[in-house]
Amino acid sequence: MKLALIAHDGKKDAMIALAGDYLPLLRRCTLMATGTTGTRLAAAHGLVVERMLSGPMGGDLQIGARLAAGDLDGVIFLRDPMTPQPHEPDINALVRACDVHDVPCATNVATARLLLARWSGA
Ligand SMILES: O=C(CO)COP(=O)(O)O
Repeated sequence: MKLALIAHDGKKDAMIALAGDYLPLLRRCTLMATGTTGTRLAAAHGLVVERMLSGPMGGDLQIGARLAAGDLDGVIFLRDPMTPQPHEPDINALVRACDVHDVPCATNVATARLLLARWSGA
């Protein structure tokens, strides 16, 4: 299974905690992430992550392109709804690509837990 993990700054600690709860699954997956999220996941959990550019530099678009090419089975994208982002169009493009291609996309922790539990076989 190929997953993308992305978190805005206000949600990065939540992403690290979430990943920590699903390490057996995540270690079996092929992972990609935006730059800083990927660095944090590798440092915190030793996960092997293909790191794209940071979100504001185009990382969401890189992941969207991979998704559109059929290279992703799911996206965990912990957006920060309380903080305006300079690359809002890129964020919307990635979420739209998930809808266009019918790829599961969790944008909050509660939904992410449902998907990760399902993919873990629970
Ligand atoms: O901005 C992001 C997603 O839109 C995340 O980028 P980073 O993981 O580089 O912080």
